[in-house]
Amino acid sequence: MDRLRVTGIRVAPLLRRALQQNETSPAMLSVCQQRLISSSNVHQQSAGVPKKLWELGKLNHVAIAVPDLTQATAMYRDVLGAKVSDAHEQPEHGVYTVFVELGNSKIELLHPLGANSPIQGFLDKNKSGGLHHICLEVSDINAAIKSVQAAKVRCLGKEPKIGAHGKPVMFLHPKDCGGVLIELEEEMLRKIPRCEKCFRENSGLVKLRRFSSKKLDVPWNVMFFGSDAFSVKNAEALNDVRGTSVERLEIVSKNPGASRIGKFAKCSGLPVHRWPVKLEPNHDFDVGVVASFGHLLPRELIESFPWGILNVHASLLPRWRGAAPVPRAILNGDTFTGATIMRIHPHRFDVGEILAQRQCIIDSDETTETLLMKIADVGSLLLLEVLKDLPKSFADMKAQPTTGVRLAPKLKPEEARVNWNSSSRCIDLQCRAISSTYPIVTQWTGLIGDIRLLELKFIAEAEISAVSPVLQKLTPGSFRYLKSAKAIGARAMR
Ligand SMILES: C[C@@H](C(=O)O)C(=O)SCCNC(=O)CCNC(=O)[C@H](O)C(C)(C)COP(=O)(O)OP(=O)(O)OC[C@H]1O[C@@H](n2cnc3c(N)ncnc32)[C@H](O)[C@@H]1OP(=O)(O)O
Repeated sequence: MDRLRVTGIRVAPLLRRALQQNETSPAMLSVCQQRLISSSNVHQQSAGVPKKLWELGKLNHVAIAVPDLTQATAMYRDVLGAKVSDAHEQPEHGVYTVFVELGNSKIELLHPLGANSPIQGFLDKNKSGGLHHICLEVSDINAAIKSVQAAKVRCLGKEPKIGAHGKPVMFLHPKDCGGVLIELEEEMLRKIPRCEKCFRENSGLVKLRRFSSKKLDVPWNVMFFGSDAFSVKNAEALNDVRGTSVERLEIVSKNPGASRIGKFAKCSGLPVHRWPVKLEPNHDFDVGVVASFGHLLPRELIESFPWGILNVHASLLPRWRGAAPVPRAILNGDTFTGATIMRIHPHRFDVGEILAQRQCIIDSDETTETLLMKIADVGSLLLLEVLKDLPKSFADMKAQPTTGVRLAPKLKPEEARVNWNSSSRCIDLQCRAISSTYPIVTQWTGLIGDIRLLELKFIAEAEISAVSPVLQKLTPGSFRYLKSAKAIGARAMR
């Protein structure tokens, strides 16, 4: 190998001498390193492999499968004197983990959890346990996956999972890696200082910027994507912490002139961008925030923000993924829901990792409008908590559970039609959930078109005769015009 490694970067022979002789100042070194990333791209491309827009970092851990976790933990702690963690369940991976701290690296002790644990299969073949995998850090898991796949190395899984450190991981097939199972883990923190000059020269390489300029502390420059009153509550919260957690706040709106968020931006003197937004590749926003935006964001846009884009979603994900989480929760008769701060993924709605989540109660007279505002209050506070320590929030984030997924598709006008054969409870839920989106309607025999119901009053069985004797005579499931009350009287089934 005619290459020398300096802080994780491969250095071309021409520079090697200069670096060895310490001829470069620290500032120059950073320039050199950045240039080398692009020169290695050229090298990769000429070999028919896609541009390498990621870096290999250090060995994160060596994993050892053990048949007896207590005994193995005691050996490292009591015999070798190492600092060891508690045992943690990782149900997504079918393992228990214990980490043995080694200063610059770690040993991960693995023990089977559940019936289908890959560690059980390994222990069946290796009764006393043994080296299971090594974990290497990469700067961008998705870019690394593309590169290894292009080199015909099989990835064990369609998408990265969240690993033991709360970061995205991907395993590579041992048969394609010299008999060693390799785990790649996305390490968020890039160790190379940013070089403005080189970045400008390489402005097409958006991903370089993504890691080289990741700020680690407040205040953040935030780009906010929104539309309605729910969005405004969240934008207001961000605007209120300008000077502490947020430095610059700019708004993206589909219709800045007419939308609630556009008007809020104007009143608050915030810059507004019309959707679809075109950002300079070297923009200096740290993070994007989406609340009730309704447009799929392209991958390039998401990845141009060093911390990606966060979403304030109006439900406890994975329950009620989709465009209408609030009316769906009411319509379903749920007694509680909540707010989730989630990381946006390209191409798919509401599947990203959860950074924070908080519950709120659905009252018995709750409507979509009141509940939306309740969740907006909870969600905007949660958003500020996440922004207070973004690196920690990312380190703690969790993949969404695979169970408990419910979809919340957009409401359809036909869902606003009352079925008098259903129970009064269902009709009540229907009105509270849907009437702010579509008028509640019913069909009168002989009339062309629908009758729009302006207000619904529910009368208990015991009170029917006092309100209207006509109503009492109605058979369940039928309805009649009550001349004196200028209202339609209907009798539900239950
Ligand atoms: C918490 C998390 C984290 O750190 O973040 C974790 O650690 S999760 C750690 C647990 N999760 C994982 O391991 C996920 C990735 N692993 C897998 O998908 C699987 O275990 C495979 C590696 C594909 C093995 O699959 P499976 O057990 O069904 O097949 P198999 O036993 O027939 O093995 C196929 C061939 O691979 C070899 N083989 C199996 N496991 C191996 C290992 N760990 N190292 C080296 N070689 C291995 C077998 O000897 C066999 O070779 P021959 O054909 O020559 O006999």
